[in-house]
Formats: sequence, C-alpha cells, structure tokens
Amino acid sequence: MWIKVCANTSLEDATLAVEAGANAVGFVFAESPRRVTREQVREIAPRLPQTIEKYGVFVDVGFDEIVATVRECGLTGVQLHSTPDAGLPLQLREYFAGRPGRLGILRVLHYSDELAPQLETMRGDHAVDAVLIDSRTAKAVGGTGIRFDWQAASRSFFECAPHLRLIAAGGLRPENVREAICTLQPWGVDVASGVEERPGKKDPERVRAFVAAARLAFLESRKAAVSA
Ligand SMILES: O=C(O)c1ccccc1NCC(=O)[C@H](O)[C@H](O)COP(=O)(O)O
Repeated sequence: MWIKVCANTSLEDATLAVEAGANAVGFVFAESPRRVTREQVREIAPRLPQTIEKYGVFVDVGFDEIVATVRECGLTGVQLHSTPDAGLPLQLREYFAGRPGRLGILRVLHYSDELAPQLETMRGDHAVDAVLIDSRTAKAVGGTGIRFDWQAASRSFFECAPHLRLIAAGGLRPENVREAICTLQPWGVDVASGVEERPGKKDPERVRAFVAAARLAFLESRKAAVSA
C-alpha cells in the first residue's frame, strides 16, 4: 500500500508526512495556493530521507521543464496532470532509463463520463507506473477537496484497465479514506487539502490520522481478500 501526502510547501510539513509513515511526498509546481518554486524544493528535498519518494506535480508542462525540475530538485517521481502529449511518459521513461534511480511516473485522469474511454487509451502503456484518479472543477485540476463517485470509478477501472495500478485521490480525508479503500481497492492513495490546517499548511494530527487510517484499511481489505 502506497500513501502520498501531496502539496507540501515546507520542510516541516514534508517531514511530518515522512514521520507519519507516508511513502511519498509531493510538491506542486503549478497554479495553486500550494504552489512551490524550484528554489524552495531544491532546499527541502535533500533534507528528507533518501527512502522517501519525492514527486513533482506538473500541469501541462513540457519535457524540458520537467527534466530540468527533476534534476535540479532531486525528485524521484513526476505526476503529470492535463498533459496533451500522450508520448510524454515514454519520453521521460527513456530519458531517465540510463540514470541512477528509477523515475516514478504517474498519469492523472480526472473522474468524468470520459474516464472509461481514457483508461482504454492506456492499454499497453508501459511507461506509466500508476494512474491517479482525481477530481477537477472549472478552476482547479487538483487539490479540490472534492470526492468523486467511487463505485462508478471502480467499475470503469476494473473493466478497462485492470492491469494498471490505481491511486485514489480527490477529497480524501482521515474520515473517509477507509471507505475509499474498501470501495475502490486502490494500489495507493493521495491527499492534499484533506490533511491541512489551511491551504498550504498541513495539520499534524490530520496527517497522522490519515496515514494510520489508510494503513489499517489496507490491512483489513487484504485480510478480507485472503479469507474470501
Ligand atoms: O494541491 C493542489 O493545489 C494542486 C493543484 C493543481 C494540481 C495538483 C494539485 N495537487 C496534486 C495532488 O496530487 C493532490 O493530492 C490531489 O489533487 C488531491 O487533492 P485533494 O482533493 O485536495 O486531496
């Protein structure tokens, strides 16, 4: 089970996620109240343990800028939102193949009626490590705090892309992450606003409660699957 606490803006918040037991932390390089600059992340990332995965979140950004940010900030993964270039994950995979450490590549799909056909287009896409399903609004492509229809998403996912890893995001909170895990049976979960005190500032209790609830729910769902 993989847990990412996303949209960190300080070393203090990223360290909190590490100490709570997250597998990965995320930094948003896009229009957002949680936006960070390369200069900020260049200071934060090397101070985190090597074992924690460090993801950059990019919205409609091209290859050169992503490569420069990964290298400058010491990122270990990228999360691609709203990229019009379907070939970008493969281009990144090939570019980083000869370099030390494996680059994690997550592709974001937004929940909508179009989810099933979008998942269909990913059949045979071996460049992407996992699909992160998120919510969007007219103004925001992430960090919305809005949950989607987990039942419907689960049906689309397991019909169209059972071979892919699913990461659930969008409106997750300590209070509902168990229900999301039971319904969606994801490979991982991702959270931003649901563990905040205010936009851009994490709430320590909520971060710890989220990670603990997610870990417990994954254990329970694994036990249920084994005894079924
Ligand atoms: O967090 C943001 O403000 C954000 C803005 C633009 C693109 C992505 C963003 N966040 C990336 C994430 O991975 C979030 O965890 C994910 O969108 C879920 O957010 P939330 O619903 O607030 O948990």
